[in-house]
Amino acid sequence: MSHLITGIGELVTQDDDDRVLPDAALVLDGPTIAWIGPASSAPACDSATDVGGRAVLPGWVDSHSHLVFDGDRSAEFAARMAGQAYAAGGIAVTVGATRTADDERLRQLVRQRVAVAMSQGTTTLETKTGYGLDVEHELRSARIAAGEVDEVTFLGAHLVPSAVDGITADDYVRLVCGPMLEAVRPHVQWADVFCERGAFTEEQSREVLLAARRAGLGLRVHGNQLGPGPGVRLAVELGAASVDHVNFLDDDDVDVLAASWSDPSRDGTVATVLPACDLSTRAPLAPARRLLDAGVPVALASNCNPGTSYTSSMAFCVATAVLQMHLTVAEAVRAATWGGALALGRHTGPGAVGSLTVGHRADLHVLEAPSMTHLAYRPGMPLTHSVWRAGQPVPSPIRG
Ligand SMILES: N=CN[C@@H](CCC(=O)O)C(=O)O
Ligand SMILES: [Zn+2]
Repeated sequence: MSHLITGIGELVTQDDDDRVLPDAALVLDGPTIAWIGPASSAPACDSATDVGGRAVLPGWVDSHSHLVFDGDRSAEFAARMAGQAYAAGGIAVTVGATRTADDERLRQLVRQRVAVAMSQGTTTLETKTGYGLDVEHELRSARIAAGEVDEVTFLGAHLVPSAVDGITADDYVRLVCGPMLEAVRPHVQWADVFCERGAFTEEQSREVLLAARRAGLGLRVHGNQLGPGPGVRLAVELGAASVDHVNFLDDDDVDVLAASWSDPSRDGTVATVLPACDLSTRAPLAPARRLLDAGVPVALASNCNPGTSYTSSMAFCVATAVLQMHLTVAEAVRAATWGGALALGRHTGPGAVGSLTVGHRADLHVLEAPSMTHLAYRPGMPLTHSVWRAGQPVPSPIRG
């Protein structure tokens, strides 16, 4: 069944030439984009939608979230706003609440969070385990996540649960690299490690990532969030697809990231910035402008989680990236679509996401505005008109 989309105010393709097309039309064939061109030469189709002069973008690709959790940390947030610093130890509070939830409750919580994200234009979602921290609960988180999102990341190495389980760091790293990794392996595509003071050292992080690589998983790293550190260099050394947070970078970190893209035959390491988290933890904003200027591909993600960033609004992230990180609107939208797809290795090939290209998945975000500029010009406004995922309209709006 072919479906024609007309009346497009601005078609933001994010294709190889980064085209923004006036007077364009789009044909969907089932779940796939079949044709893009001038509205005046659009082919006849089985059905049609006129979007009334609104802008059409690729759906957001949110490449970093932690949706498998229960519990509330608003008191920790309030304490932070009163001057307390964020520390990794807060993760243990969510671990306690998450372990207590039964499977059905946890699944419903994740499903509702995914629905809320989709109703705001997110059509591809990565989410992480990391609030289970023992074999039973990490496996449960991975299994539930795999039923609800596109990409699942094993983050057993989120925190040593010494306060919860009394386990030593060495014993915990052995558990993560052995039985835990083996248990979650069928449900996940990626492994991640929180390489930071208060979480995992460089050596522990390397051990976890090497074990994950041996198990055939792609690699991601939480790095340089709370201070300068080895996260970025480790991520590049081990060929991670992305290093996320990147608030505290020295010149060497930026050079190493840029150099990882110097061989055109293979992808390097994407820098994923998380502006909602930076605001919610009152951290220095990640230097997205500097990274782009140095030639490093940047992804923009929500980092939706109960501790540091309780939002799945990619529009909020885009507006913040423009207003406070000094990206242009086009750069921020690219980072939140194509950049996220690149960070997940889903930017190219049949069924690719993050750009409107023939053969890619038909994931559309129709704005309640004639151009993408409105995303930063009218921050915080409800600018999602409608969403299509794999050629199907997404029910909306859903509030959460
Ligand atoms: N930094 C590590 N993990 C999460 C926060 C987890 C939490 O505090 O619950 C993050 O990406 O910010
Ligand atoms: Zn995170």
